[in-house]
Amino acid sequence: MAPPKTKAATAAASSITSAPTTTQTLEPYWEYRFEVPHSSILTIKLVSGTAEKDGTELAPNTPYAFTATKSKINTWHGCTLEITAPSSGTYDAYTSEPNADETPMVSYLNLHFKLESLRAAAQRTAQMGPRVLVVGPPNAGKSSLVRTLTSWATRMGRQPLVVNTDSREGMLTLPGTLSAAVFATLIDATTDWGTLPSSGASAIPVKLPLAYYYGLPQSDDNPKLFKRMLGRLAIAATSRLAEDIDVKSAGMLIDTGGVPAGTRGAAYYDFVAHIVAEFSVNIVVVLGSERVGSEMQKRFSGQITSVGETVTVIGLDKSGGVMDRDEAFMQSIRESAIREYFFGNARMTLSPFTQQVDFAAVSIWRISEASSKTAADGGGITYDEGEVHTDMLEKAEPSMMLQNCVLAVACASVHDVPDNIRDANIMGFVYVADVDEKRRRLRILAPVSARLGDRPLLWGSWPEHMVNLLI
Ligand SMILES: Nc1ncnc2c1ncn2[C@@H]1O[C@H](COP(=O)(O)OP(=O)(O)OP(=O)(O)O)[C@@H](O)[C@H]1O
Repeated sequence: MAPPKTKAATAAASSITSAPTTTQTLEPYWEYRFEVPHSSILTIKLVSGTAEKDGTELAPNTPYAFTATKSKINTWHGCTLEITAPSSGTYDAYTSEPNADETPMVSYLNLHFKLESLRAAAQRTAQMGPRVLVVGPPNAGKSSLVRTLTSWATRMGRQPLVVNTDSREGMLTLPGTLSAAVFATLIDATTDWGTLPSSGASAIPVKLPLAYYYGLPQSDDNPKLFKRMLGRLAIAATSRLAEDIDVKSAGMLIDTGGVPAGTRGAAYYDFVAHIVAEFSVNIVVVLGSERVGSEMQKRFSGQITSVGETVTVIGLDKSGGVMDRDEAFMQSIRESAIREYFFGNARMTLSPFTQQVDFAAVSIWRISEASSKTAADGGGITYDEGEVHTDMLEKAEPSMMLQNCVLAVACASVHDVPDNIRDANIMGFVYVADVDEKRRRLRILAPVSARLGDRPLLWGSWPEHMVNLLI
């Protein structure tokens, strides 16, 4: 692939305050890249031609409102967009103007067609379709690629199972979780993955994820628990494939967190190997890094999966448009996800159900970081799995520490043994709005008007405390 033209790389960026409606014409393969902060809403309308956002086609003459996002609209055949700037607040936008040889989108489309032919063959023989794992450095466009491949697959009438193994970001649920969902209908273009199931009715069918709560941001914060949760998710995903022939032939698309810098990389490769084995991955896509690509080749190329196929490793270029999202931006995204979970969004306001619960009536289980992570030879990190140093779950007494925390509600009973509570998927989340230590009571917010009953609550540190949810 030829390097991108300077024109594309240096396309002008604009920071506009309260600008009026403008039109933007895109030639084939061009992208309109934009960045909208939390406080602004940018509206984009397709007035002619065809355009996509992460594989989802934009409907003509329909306003799409974007907030708290960094993304792009691309076109294969050219289009005209009508852009309405925020009435208050700012946004940044520019056009990237590559030709067909210069955009990685063409290689992503080729990958899609390769997957399609594998799915068609799997359908004919009632076998499993491709299980694709996407890896690469942070901010390489991994989630965007998984989303795009998902949208393209659903547009062909496929029903892929999409798996998120990056607990820093939630897929159709809050961060802190590992989740899987079948995508059979289009993804709401104004969101990353679609409306959260708690947000009620939506014009686009809501996807229901199966989620496990890990409760920590990094996979190596508690490696034993992380692997355990991956294993649970893999069992659930594999049985979902087994019970539905359409999902089985469409296969899986698996997103991962980025390869961490420095010595934590070794542990990351260990987790990738675990995912490859547990989900019987047969295609590893490496995005935007020759170094990671060569590591993956070394480890997986030619390896035989549990169902007898050979693992293929494919390297793809990263898009020059992928944007860094700093910690402040990511935190604002997490906050809006929590807010949406309990209070809905601009299209649907929700009023969460509040309940007062005695300390004695709740069963809270704390997820902690592993206490020992030891540096190993060669600068890597190993975890001595033989030792009992990672209590995966510990019973916790309610205290002020719970104030403003989000807790996951386990799909288990307080009478279950701790192992079953740890292994359970989650039903949803509650928020601890208040802790009254004197009267030994908690004020708890839930998205639905249901009592907690005998459900155990899982208490992690991710997503982090959110102090201003009720303000
Ligand atoms: N071509 C593009 N133009 C503009 N923005 C883009 C483009 N591709 C991706 N982005 C945006 O860049 C950001 C980072 O992309 P993405 O989330 O796909 O990366 P990632 O590799 O999954 O990141 P992480 O390592 O944090 O999981 C996202 O906000 C995404 O929408």
